[in-house]
Amino acid sequence: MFIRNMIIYLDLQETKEENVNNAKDHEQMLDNFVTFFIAGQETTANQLSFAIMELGRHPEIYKRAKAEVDEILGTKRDISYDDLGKFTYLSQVLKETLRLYPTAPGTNRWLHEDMVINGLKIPGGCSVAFSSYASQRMEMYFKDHLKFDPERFDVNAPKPYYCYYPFALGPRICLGQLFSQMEAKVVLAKLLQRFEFSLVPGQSFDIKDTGTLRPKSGVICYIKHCS
Ligand code: HEM
Repeated sequence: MFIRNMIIYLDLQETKEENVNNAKDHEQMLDNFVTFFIAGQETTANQLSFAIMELGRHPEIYKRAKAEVDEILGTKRDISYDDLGKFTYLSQVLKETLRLYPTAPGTNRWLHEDMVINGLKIPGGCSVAFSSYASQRMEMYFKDHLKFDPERFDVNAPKPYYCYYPFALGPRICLGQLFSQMEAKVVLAKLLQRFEFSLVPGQSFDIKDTGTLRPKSGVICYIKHCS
C-alpha cells in the first residue's frame, strides 16, 4: 500500500512540473491520492481489529479459524496465492466481521431524475445515502441479526443479495475489494498462526464512527507467542 501511495505521489509531482497551469488535473490527482490513502488503509486495518475482537469473544469460532490456518500453513512462513483460496472459514469470519462492522459504513449517489422506490417518490437533483451498517443489521434480512455467526457465509447458505454491501454495489463498487480481502486474510492468518490472543476483561466493545468505523477504545488483548 505504501509503495502504491508513493507511486501516486510521484505521478503527482511529475504532473505538476509538466502542467503547472492545469489546476483541475491536480485536484483530481489529489482526490485520488486521498481516496486511496484513506480508503485503502484504515478500512482494512479496522476490519482486522473488529475480527480479533469477535474471535476473542467467541472462543469456538477462534478455535475453528486457528485450526484451519494451522492445517493449511503448518509452520510455513510464506503464504502463497493458492493458500489464500483455501482459507474458507477465515474468509467467512472476515465477511461476517464486515456485516456487523462495515468499516466504510455507507455511501451515497447523486440522483439525476425523480425515482419511485417501494412507493416512495425521491426527487431528482439530490443525494441519496445508503447505510450498509443499518441494512446489514436488520432482522428482516439476517436471522439473529446481532449474533456474530460466520456460518451465514457458508457456501450452502442462502446469499444475502442487495442487503449485504460493505464494498457498495454497482459500477463504483470499491476498487480495492479483492486486494483488501487478500491482505486481510494474509494478516489474520499470520496473526493466528504465530500468536494466541485473549481479550483483557472489562473493556467496552463500543464502536466509534469517524467516517470509518473502529472499536471505540481499541481492542486490548493479552498476546502470547505460539509455541
Ligand atoms: C475492508 C476494506 C474496505 C472496505 C470496507 C471498503 C469500502 C468501500 C466503499 C463502501 C466504497 C464506496 C463505493 C461506492 O460508493 O460505490 C469504497 C470505494 C473505494 N475504495 Fe474501498 N474499501 C476497502 C478497502 C479498500 C482498499 C484496500 C483500497 C485500495 C487499495 C480501496 C480503494 C477504494 C477506491 C479507489 C474507492 C473509490 C471507487 C470509485 O469511486 O470508483 N478500498 N470502498
